[in-house]
Amino acid sequence: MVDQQRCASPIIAITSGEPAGIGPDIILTALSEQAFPARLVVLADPQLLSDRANTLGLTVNIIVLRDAQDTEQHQKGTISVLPVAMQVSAKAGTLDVKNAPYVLETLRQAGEGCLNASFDAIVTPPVHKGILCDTGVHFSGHTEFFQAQCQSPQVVMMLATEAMKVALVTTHLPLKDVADAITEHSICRVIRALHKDLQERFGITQPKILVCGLNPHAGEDGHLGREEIDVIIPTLETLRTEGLDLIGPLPADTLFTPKYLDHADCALAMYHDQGLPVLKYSGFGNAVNITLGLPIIRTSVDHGTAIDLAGTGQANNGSLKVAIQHAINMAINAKKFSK
Ligand SMILES: NC(=O)C1=CN([C@@H]2O[C@H](COP(=O)(O)OP(=O)(O)OC[C@H]3O[C@@H](n4cnc5c(N)ncnc54)[C@H](O)[C@@H]3O)[C@@H](O)[C@H]2O)C=CC1
Ligand SMILES: NCC(=O)COP(=O)(O)O
Repeated sequence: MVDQQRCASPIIAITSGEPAGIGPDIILTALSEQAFPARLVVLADPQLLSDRANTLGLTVNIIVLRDAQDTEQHQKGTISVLPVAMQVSAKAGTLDVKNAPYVLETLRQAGEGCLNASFDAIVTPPVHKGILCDTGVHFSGHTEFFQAQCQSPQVVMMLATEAMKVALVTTHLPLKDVADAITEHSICRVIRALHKDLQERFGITQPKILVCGLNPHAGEDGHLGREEIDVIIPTLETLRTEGLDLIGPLPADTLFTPKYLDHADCALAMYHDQGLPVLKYSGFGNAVNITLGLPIIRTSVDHGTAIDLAGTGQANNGSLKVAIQHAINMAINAKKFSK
C-alpha cells in the first residue's frame, strides 16, 4: 500500500531561482509551512538553502538526494535537494553574474528530468533575466528557455487566479516589435495551443476565449490603427470556422470587466503589459504562471526576484504554494489522461 501511494505520487522539481533573490526564501518557508501531496525535489545548492534558512532563522531538515526517485512524500519542514553546485556563495540581495551558469544549469536539469520522465512537473521560482543576459546568453524568460529545450513550435504564457485566466499572444518582446508580431500565423498558433490546453489540461470542454484588440478601442474602426481590421478580425473568423468559441477583438479596457470576464474561460491579451497588470492587480501573490504548449508541465510564481526582500523574511510565498499545487494537480491529471 505504501509503495502504491509512493508510485502514485508525482515528483515535482522545484528550481532555486536566482540565488540572491527571494527564490530560496519562499521555497524554505512554503515547504516548512505546508505539506504538499507529492514528492518534491529542489534543484539547488544545499549550502544556499542552509545558509538562507539560517538567515531567516528557520529550522529545516535538508536531505541531499542522489536520485530523484529516492524522494519521499513531502512533509512540512523537510526539503529534499538534488544538488547543483553554485559557482560562488550567494549573498541575499546582491546579484552576482558568476552564479548565472548555476541558475541555467538548474533549469536545464529540470527540463531534462521532465523530458526523460524522472520528474512529472517543474515549478520555477523567479530568475533575474538581466543578470543571465549579462553573461552574453540570450535569456528572455523560462517560457522561451523551455520552449527551446523541448523544441516546441508554440508556447503560450498564461497566468491564472481563482477569478481569471490571462494568456498572451506575445511574451517578452520590446513594445516597438509587438505590432509586427501580431500576424495571422502567430494568432492562429497561440489560440489553437491555448484552446487545446484549456481542454486537455484544465478539462474545459468548449473554452470561451475573450480576445483583446491591439490598439486603443480595438482600433476605433481603423481610425486608431488597422491591425484589428487587417489581421485580428479575419484571423478570428477563420478560427471560428474550426469551432473555436472566440469573442472579440474587444477593446482591452472594456474586456477586463466583470460583464465579459464572468462569462468566459480566459482572456487573451496581445502583449505582456496589456494583460498581466490586470491579473496582478486582481490577484498578486495568489496567481500561477503556466506555460502551455510544452510536452512537459511547468508552473511558476507571479512575481520576480524581489532582490530588496531576499533574506528579510518579508517575501510572500503564496504564489509559490499555488504554483506547486497547480503543478501537482496538472501532473495527476496528465497521468489520468495518459491511461
Ligand atoms: N518567473 C520569473 O522568473 C520572473 C522573473 N522576473 C524577473 O525579476 C526581476 C525583478 O523584476 P521586478 O520587475 O522588479 O519585479 P519583482 O516582482 O521582483 O518586484 C516588484 C515589487 O514587488 C515586490 N515583490 C515581488 N515579489 C514579492 C513577494 N513574493 N512578496 C512580497 N513582495 C514581493 C518587490 O519587493 C518589489 O517591490 C527581473 O529581472 C525580472 O525579469 C519577473 C517576473 C517573473
Ligand atoms: N511577468 C511574467 C514573466 O515575465 C514570467 O516569465 P517566465 O520566466 O515565466 O517566462
